[in-house]
Amino acid sequence: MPRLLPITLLSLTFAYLLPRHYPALLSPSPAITFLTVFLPLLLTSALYHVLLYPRFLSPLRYLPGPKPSTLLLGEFPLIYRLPTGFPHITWQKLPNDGLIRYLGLWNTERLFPTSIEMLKEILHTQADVFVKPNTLGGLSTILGKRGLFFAEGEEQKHYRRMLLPSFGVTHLRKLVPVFWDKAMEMVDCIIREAQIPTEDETVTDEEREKGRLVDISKWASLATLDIIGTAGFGYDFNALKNGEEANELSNAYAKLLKRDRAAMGWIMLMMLLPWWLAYWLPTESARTIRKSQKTFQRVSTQLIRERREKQLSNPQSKDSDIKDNDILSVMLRSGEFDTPSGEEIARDQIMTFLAAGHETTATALSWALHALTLHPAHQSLLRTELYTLFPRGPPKALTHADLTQLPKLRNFCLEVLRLYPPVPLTLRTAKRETILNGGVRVPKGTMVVVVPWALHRSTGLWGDDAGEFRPGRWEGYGQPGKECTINSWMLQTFISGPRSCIGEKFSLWEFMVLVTGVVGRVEVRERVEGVGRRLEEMGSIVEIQGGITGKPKDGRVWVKEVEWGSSRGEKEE
Ligand code: HEM
Repeated sequence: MPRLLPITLLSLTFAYLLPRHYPALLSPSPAITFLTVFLPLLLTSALYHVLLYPRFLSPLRYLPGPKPSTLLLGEFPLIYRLPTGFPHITWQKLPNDGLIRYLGLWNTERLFPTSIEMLKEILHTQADVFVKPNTLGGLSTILGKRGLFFAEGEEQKHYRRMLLPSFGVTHLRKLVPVFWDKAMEMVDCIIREAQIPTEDETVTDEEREKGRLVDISKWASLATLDIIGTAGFGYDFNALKNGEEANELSNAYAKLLKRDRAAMGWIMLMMLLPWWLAYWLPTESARTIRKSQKTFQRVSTQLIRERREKQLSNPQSKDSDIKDNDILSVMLRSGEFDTPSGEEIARDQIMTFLAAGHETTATALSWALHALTLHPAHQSLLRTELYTLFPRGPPKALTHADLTQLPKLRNFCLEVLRLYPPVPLTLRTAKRETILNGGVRVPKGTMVVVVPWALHRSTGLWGDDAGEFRPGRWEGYGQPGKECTINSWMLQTFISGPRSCIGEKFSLWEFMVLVTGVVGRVEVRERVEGVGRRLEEMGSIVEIQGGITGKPKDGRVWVKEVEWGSSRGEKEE
């Protein structure tokens, strides 16, 4: 991309100086002088960066990759047309040594690591070189600019150390019953919506047998918002109770995640302009972002102040066992956020956890339902396993020890997270020039694209059945003394290395509990057919709603309540 800022500054300087020193040479109008200098400079710079450099000069031009399909836009049209991560599934099949190079918008170079060795180098050994790029800046409006997600270097390490008590196994074990309470509340809501009005004569027998169409994605989103509120900040947003419309947080997130034409157009603009310029545009999408950001900031600040007031009004009171080490307590206890500017950082941290910790797990649950509808035999297996452990009905409180007694559930959830990673792709940029793969010179500023969606479908990494849904592959995984061919670097759902997801265990257990609640009490069947363009040839039979997370566009599935203890079919596919 041409460097707009230096070109503009240079042109402005010329526009100011030239007419003074050479009045006869150039137009006395500063605007015309500016354009006379600016346009040729812009054109030359564009020619160099868009055409000359990537094709004839870049040290990366010898790496394997797709043949450029456009002159100026690289592979961008394909990337824009297909769901996130899909083009990479094809590209990774090209013979390569762990690195694929392709061109993005305006022929900017992208490196796509395809081997475990290369992932280790980028995400671990050289994690301090490959940092989060500025292009992610737009996300900071939702995720909190000064939160853990955007922190770098020592600051990021410091925050992570500080927050460890909230994400340690001892504390997380105590959260499993909290997850369970919310899972039960969520399933109550789903069942209420799924109850067929028996008097309704318009319901056909076939439909009666199927149950009722329910948008479970919506309930999943509300449940995970309530969970992060209760488990992370000791505050129940009551999103499930009040519904999406009435809850200001879930309402703001829902509006943000909407992908209509206007929103997509605005996202295009975000790619073409600096994000802060797009942020201030007088468009509906930009206004929604600004309004939602204000809501997130206000609610987060309110959480901090309410907890502080409670502590001040009764300093002797001992918090509950869970609140004692929740995210908010751990932060406030550190004393680092006591100043007004400190409060703003604490607010950003809360925004980070609200956003990073809620839609991601809800997306995982949406995919789990998709898998359950596609593989009814697995659904029966999970139900049988659960009913065998709890023959007399759903337990009052589900514990972590119970979860360890449900290996089929764990394998199913891991397989969902493998085949349908909620974050399909993430980015890094080289902070300085470096060497990869023992000899590839990577210039400063090169963008690296880590694509779990494609990597998890790589036959080179996962074997010939990479594209198949087979929970059995996880048998023995992470269990000492048992054999399993999968190693932790193969699963990039949470990204490996020092910038991995701090909430990995939190979300895995939360996800397992939510799936348990669903399969124990309802049967889900085929999702809505014929919604938009199918992507069968790319290994998907649903249309995917893109964005930071990628999930089935239509969250509705047929739902029918089942009697606890009844089970059908037990054969694994
Ligand atoms: C299935 C659910 C989840 C998935 C798939 C997921 C995925 C990810 C991924 C891929 C990253 C790395 C992003 C990058 O480096 O570009 C990440 C980072 C992060 N996640 Fe998650 N996440 C999930 C749930 C959660 C939960 C429940 C929480 C909090 C309670 C959380 C908090 C965070 C934070 C704070 C970071 C930034 C960590 C750092 O940079 O040090 N995530 N997550």
